[in-house]
Amino acid sequence: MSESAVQIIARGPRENAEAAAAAIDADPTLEGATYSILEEDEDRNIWRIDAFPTTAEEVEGLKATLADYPVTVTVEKLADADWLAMSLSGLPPVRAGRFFVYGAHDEGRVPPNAVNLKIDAGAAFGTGHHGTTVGCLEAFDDLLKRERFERVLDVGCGTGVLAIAAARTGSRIAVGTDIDAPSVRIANENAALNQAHASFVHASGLNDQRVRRHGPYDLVFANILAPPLVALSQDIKMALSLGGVAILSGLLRTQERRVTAAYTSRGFRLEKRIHHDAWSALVLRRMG
Ligand SMILES: C[S@@+](CC[C@H](N)C(=O)[O-])C[C@H]1O[C@@H](n2cnc3c(N)ncnc32)[C@H](O)[C@@H]1O
Repeated sequence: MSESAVQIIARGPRENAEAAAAAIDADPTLEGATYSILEEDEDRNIWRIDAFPTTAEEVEGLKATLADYPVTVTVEKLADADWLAMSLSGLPPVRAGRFFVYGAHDEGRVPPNAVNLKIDAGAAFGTGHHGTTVGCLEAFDDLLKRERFERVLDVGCGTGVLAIAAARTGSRIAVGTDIDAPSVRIANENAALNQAHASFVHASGLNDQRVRRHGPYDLVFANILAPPLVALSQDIKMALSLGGVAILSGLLRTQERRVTAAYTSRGFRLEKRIHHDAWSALVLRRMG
């Protein structure tokens, strides 16, 4: 994730928020900008837009568009610095269900009865040590006891660990995407390192042609922050086949209700929650 990633929040009465959202939709220069709109406080009629620009032009474009409407706009930096700090090499290997995630320094210690994933993190997130990654791998391991997933998409791939885990357990298509170009390069290197048939593309959101052409997917991983998980709920739904599964993480336990509501209101059923420390991973199935 880029160090300068920001979230733009606009609050106001429903009619103002909806008019501002319509203006974002109508602006061709903001076509790729991801945002969500939801009711924050029913009693006070406060609606809220959360926008997640991925370029400086989108930041300026969103600010300029929102300034034309009677809404209160704030810009917050997305907390990603801690995540990158987790990507240190030299960490011990991690076991999550059938998966064993290890670095180059543990080459000689891989167990014979696991799906071994050798992950070099470099500047990308995803050594397998973070509670969110472990939660996703455990959720996937559990699903694999009963189901097969032919087509898998990994939104916010980081090192590529999740899509590589899918490719190594029989998924025919394993595609990953990240807004961070160095992560995509590292993920492709890790795919080669693991002889995994997984490919990764640098893209913002799920509307990229290279992502869409392999869909609909049977399983979508998205280990990103809670606000983009909410903002991407419709795109993730459309990327999934009926009956397909979303494994979502990157959210705190305290954010579970908000993320779950965004998906259940779109026809998903919550099947499982996995907790590690303060972090949560959700398994949601598209029912409608
Ligand atoms: C917590 S890391 C997850 C990495 C890996 N999937 C894992 O589970 O270990 C989140 C990744 O999502 C990327 N990201 C954040 N928001 C995104 C978005 N809207 N679209 C695509 N990637 C995003 C970040 O650049 C970062 O690499």
